[in-house]
Amino acid sequence: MATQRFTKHNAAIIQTGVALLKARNADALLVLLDGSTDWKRIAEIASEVEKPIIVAVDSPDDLEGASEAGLKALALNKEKAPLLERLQHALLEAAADEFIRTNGEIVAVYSGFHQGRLDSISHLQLDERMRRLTTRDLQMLESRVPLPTIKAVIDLAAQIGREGREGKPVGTLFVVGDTRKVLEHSNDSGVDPFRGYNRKSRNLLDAKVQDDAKEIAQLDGAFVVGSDAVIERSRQMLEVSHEDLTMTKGLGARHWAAAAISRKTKAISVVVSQSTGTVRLYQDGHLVMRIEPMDKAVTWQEFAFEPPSSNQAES
Ligand SMILES: Nc1ncnc2c1ncn2[C@@H]1O[C@H](COP(=O)(O)OP(=O)(O)OP(=O)(O)O)[C@@H](O)[C@H]1O
Repeated sequence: MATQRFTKHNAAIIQTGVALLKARNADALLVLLDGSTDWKRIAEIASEVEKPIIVAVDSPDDLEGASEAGLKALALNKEKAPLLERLQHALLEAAADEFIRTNGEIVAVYSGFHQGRLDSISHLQLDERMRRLTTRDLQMLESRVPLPTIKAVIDLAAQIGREGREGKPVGTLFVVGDTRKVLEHSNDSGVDPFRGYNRKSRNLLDAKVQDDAKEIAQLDGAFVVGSDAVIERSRQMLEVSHEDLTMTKGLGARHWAAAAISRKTKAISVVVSQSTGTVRLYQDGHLVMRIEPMDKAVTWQEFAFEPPSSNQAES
């Protein structure tokens, strides 16, 4: 369990965050921490404002007592991720949990320079960062698959695209939602390592299961994932006709299969290219999102700051 000492200094920074929250009449204060702290003291400092005070740490264990103190608690599961990624993820999680509006104004307090020492305050206009990501893209996808599931899969796919496995690039495919129909078009390509495991041990919201999936991603075939983020099957070869589909030149069988299954069913395909690490999302046979394999923090931001052109063609 990680802790972050509630020093006078940290208290003063949070106080300043609260003052900025008031001065700007912002919607919420986000305190990004490196571990558990004195939640009651944070609640006391913020007691003069009736706005959500969101506390985000990496592990759910470190949040014990936070909700009881009247704070909105978020577990990020992003221990080794760079600051910007954690911050961006916290904002997305806060929006997904409806602690904040996707076009709200947030004051964020965090350790920008030294771990364990709150030293930075940002005032963020969320519509600039998140409107496209949540309202247009993610909400469009959410009509098919719940936001936490699709975010977990996108995050995992982006990680696989960025890191590969043991220095080698890895490509893979997740077909999310409409499982029953998807399975009508798929066949085992080998022994499914997830077969026989209980649902909890196949749930992609769990960090350990994400690790297992990274390992299995190196093998042939696709993951078939339910709306609840549970892997129903892995190592599936999809058999769907891709007549009439249009795709960018240079994309191979995996991408065609991804687009085709998304047209044939209500599933969303999330595909990682082995050759480039790029993550592409297909819905109804069309490319709806593309994430380049640069630093993930930058990726989410670019993604939000630079919407793809309206015809969604690849460039
Ligand atoms: N129909 C399919 N269903 C599931 N997986 C598939 C299917 N077709 C190909 N794959 C997987 O994709 C892998 C790579 O195929 P290919 O190189 O043609 O894909 P690609 O779209 O060019 O992707 P990448 O950019 O990753 O190379 C195959 O080894 C296989 O594991």
